[in-house]
Amino acid sequence: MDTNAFPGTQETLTRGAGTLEPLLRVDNVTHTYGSGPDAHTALKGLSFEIFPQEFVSIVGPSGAGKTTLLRTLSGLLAPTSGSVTIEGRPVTGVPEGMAMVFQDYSRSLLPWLTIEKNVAFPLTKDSGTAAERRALIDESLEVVGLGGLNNRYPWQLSGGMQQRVAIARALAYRPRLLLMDEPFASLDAQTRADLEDLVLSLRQRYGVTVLFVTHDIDESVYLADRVLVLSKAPARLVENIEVRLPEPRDQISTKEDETFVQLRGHVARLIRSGGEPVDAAQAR
Ligand SMILES: Nc1ncnc2c1ncn2[C@@H]1O[C@H](COP(=O)(O)OP(=O)(O)OP(=O)(O)O)[C@@H](O)[C@H]1O
Repeated sequence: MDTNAFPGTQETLTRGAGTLEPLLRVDNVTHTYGSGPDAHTALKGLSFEIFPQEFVSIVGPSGAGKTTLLRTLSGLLAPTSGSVTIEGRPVTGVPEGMAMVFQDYSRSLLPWLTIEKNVAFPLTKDSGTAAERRALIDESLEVVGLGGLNNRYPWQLSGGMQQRVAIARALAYRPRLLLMDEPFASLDAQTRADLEDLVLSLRQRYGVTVLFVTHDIDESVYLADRVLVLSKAPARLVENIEVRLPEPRDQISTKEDETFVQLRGHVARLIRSGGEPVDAAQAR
């Protein structure tokens, strides 16, 4: 299998000859909640880099520390040790140019605001003149397939449409880095597939860098250029897997591709082993 594996190491992952500057660098990050006998280490010595315009999935066992990791990347949680930098600058608060989309769209949208006011919410005068902001809102709603629904309220939309609004809101901000935390986990299979393809098309259109946390192994491989597999808690990096599948991806033919089938099996075994080398776990 054509993977770039670093089993059991905490080395920084680099791409190619390392000539490209990373957008995001996570360097030896550890996070421990609490102290004394109640202390719980969620992340342990994590290091990796994400390069501009990459689409990187993160998978790992339940409770591994994926949300903790996203919180440290978005400046909501200071790591106990190690550092996170974006474009070389340390992350100390929510970084400029970063947007997040969460699983729970019903809590991330404001029910008393119309769709367009929800999308406008994070925009400030720095996003342009009133006319430019208006254009950003309209274009964002258009590209997620909600053009013309500006004056509806979130509660008048299906779950999939509400998540489209959350994506439009992130896009209107024109982020350089989009963090997505299991964004499609509560949607039915068909809606999920539609939104996966929507995210791929938006990534293509806007060149945004995406870090996508998911429990779904097929989704992690289908969407990404690379999959980072985390161990069970405390989360370490188990493997960095390059996904070399034909573009554009297609929900049927990509998933029939022999490489896809092998990669999904490989990721599943890694997760089942909890981060131990797959051969050792299989031997039991
Ligand atoms: N505020 C907190 N205080 C103490 N422990 C916490 C806190 N938040 C998370 N944890 C613990 O840290 C570990 C990692 O949690 P986290 O939510 O990051 O995992 P996850 O991989 O996102 O989980 P899941 O796959 O179930 O979504 C868990 O054991 C969790 O109980």
